[in-house]
Amino acid sequence: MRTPIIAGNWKMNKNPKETQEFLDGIKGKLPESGVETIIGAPAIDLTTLVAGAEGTPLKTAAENSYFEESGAFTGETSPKALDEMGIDYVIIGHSERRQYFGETDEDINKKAHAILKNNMLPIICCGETLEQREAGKAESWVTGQIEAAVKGVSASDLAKSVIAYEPIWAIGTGKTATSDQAQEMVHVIREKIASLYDADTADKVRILYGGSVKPANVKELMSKEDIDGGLVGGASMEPESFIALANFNK
Ligand SMILES: O=C(CO)COP(=O)(O)O
Repeated sequence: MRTPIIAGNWKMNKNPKETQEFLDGIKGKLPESGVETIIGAPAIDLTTLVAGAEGTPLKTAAENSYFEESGAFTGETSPKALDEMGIDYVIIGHSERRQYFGETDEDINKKAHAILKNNMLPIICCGETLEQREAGKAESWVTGQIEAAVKGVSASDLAKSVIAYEPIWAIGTGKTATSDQAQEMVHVIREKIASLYDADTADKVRILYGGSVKPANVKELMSKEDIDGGLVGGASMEPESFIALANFNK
């Protein structure tokens, strides 16, 4: 039985003060069990986020990490330091990082290894463009991204990790993939994991859908067999909306 996840990705939004306001707003309102809730915040907000999440069910995520632990890498964030400060997850391979910061499949794979080595879990993002979907290439593209990202990752580590399928055409556009489209691709990803690893690993790994998830459509998406949760941008920013998402099954 896979525990569902509602994960927010704030992207480059909110400062520490706004982070604290959000934490005050959700206080005591997240489910204690049955759903795992995560907020991914900018690096500058993580100290506030970790302090505020302590003693609550909320888990924390960084939106990026470098694959080296220390050294002359100006401006980068160390996975070792993220672990030491108490971060639980790191989002890697988001389409915005691939598109604007030139992150490659190889970088993402190195980051997955570095995150796991440092006692955190990766949330590995994948997804196709509208052009790729229309050309009938979405499945081969997405499964290729996954195969590259998990190269050399052990079955036991992958079983604990999280994958997020985020079709690029549905991110921030208000255009959600239909629940059937999302289920179809998430199922293809699970089958790919079964072929790369085994049925047990594929059954354990949690696969989220992301792209215009909101309180109004979360229930329908979550009703699908293979969809284990949502990676949510815009609708994770306000306490009321995040609380509603986290309580989708009530
Ligand atoms: O990119 C996303 C989450 O990582 C999705 O963003 P939106 O929920 O704003 O479409």
